[in-house]
Amino acid sequence: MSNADQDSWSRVKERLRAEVGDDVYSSWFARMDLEGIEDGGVRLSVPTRFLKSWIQSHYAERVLACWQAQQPEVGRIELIVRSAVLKPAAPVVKKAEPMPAAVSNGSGAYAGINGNGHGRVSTVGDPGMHDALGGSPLDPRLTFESFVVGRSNTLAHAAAKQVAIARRNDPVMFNPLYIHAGVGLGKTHLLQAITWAGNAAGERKVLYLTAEKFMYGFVSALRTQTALAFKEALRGIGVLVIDDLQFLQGKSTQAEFCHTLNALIDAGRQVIIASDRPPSDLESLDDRVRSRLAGGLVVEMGTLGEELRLEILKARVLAARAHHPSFDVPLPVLSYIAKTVTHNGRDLEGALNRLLAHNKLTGHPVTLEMAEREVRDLIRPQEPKRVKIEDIQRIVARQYNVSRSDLLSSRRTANVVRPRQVAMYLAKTLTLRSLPEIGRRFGGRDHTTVLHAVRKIEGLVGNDVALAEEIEILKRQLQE
Ligand SMILES: Nc1ncnc2c1ncn2[C@@H]1O[C@H](COP(=O)(O)OP(=O)(O)OP(=O)(O)O)[C@@H](O)[C@H]1O
Repeated sequence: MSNADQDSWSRVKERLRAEVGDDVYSSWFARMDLEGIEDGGVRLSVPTRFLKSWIQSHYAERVLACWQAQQPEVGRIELIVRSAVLKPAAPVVKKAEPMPAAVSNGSGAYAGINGNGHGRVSTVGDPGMHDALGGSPLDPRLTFESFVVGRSNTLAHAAAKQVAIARRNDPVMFNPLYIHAGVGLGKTHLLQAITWAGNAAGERKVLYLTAEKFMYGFVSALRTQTALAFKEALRGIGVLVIDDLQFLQGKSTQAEFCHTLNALIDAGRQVIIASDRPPSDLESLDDRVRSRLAGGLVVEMGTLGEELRLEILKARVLAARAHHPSFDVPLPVLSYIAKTVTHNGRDLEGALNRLLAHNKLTGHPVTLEMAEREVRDLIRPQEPKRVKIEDIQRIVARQYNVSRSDLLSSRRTANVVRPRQVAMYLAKTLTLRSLPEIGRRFGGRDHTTVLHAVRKIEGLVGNDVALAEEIEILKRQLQE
């Protein structure tokens, strides 16, 4: 793929993000990749069938229009589910297999292009329950053994370990455990590791479901009139693990999710959830669910630092060697990838897969030059930092020497009103949040109050040089 195509793709993504807003973008498009452009057609890939059908039915026209704004000659978009090259597709296991006591070969077996090396993806739990619920397939590579711990994920890893090894009658320490992180930073890995380890211990039944599976399970159970059995079976498990909660859609599914969550937590069962955003940002969920989710332990996993990226790469090479003994990647090459492929774990995996493929197919050794060529398109320009409303409130409060709760309060003294207006103005200009959403995040204010604040500050900065400078400094601090 040419650099020009990659450039267009970056611009299409920017345009799409601006049009649909940050939240919708990260829910549906963050994992969409460009596969190629040919004969006036653009081929895009997404990781799941669910994403594909959702984008196709809701956003196909819009994606095409964004492309045409960049390249008018583009006449059609083809959406595919990403091939199993990077992550072998899970064969559907009709009958639940018993869990192996030790699920990995100790190296977090990573076989790269030739499949997962085990040829098996197991489901968990007893067949009766799985007939009703259909636990999502687990990848045998995603275990605690293959999870590399670094500064950004220490807390999440420790909490996950703690939950995984807890015994049936141990007091539940954090419930729900809610892990959030950007795309490809290891949420699924950690959740599946908990599931493998929890089930291997045999103390409690651990069920791993993607939100998509939860929705489809529920909807199809409703269709076949077995909703009651579905709910009962779900409530009968020891630990419920739900991945990608941001995809939970639909009023009745959400209501059911809320009941299930309450029933499990009240019965002392463990619930573990992962999402790409904190509970407060799950705007489609109602307040009760959000506050229940925020009531346990909420842990954020940050971006993977260079050191951690290097360790992940080293672990991956070692694991790949279990299946491809001659595969050797010199340290300078690994360091180069760790330095330049910064985006997420999935890109690191992709980079190594390419080196492995190249090495296996051509027989040429892996060199720095080859790596530079192979991973070129995985080196993405730094995305501007996503500013959070909480950060705006914290930094503005510090600057004006008031507390964050002052900003959210109904106090109307001058020393609080101005900072609050500045903070609302920054929220409007630095984030893609709507006026009502900003109002909600500032102590439940009406959107007209936010609009008034934004206009007020806009009016003032034109004449008040000191204020304009102050705001510039705040912006810089927030975007650093
Ligand atoms: N700390 C880590 N140690 C080892 N591998 C990691 C780590 N973090 C991420 N990875 C790897 O990066 C890839 C992406 O991780 P994963 O699928 O868990 O991301 P995610 O956060 O669930 O992403 P998404 O938001 O797209 O669901 C996986 O191959 C995973 O094994």
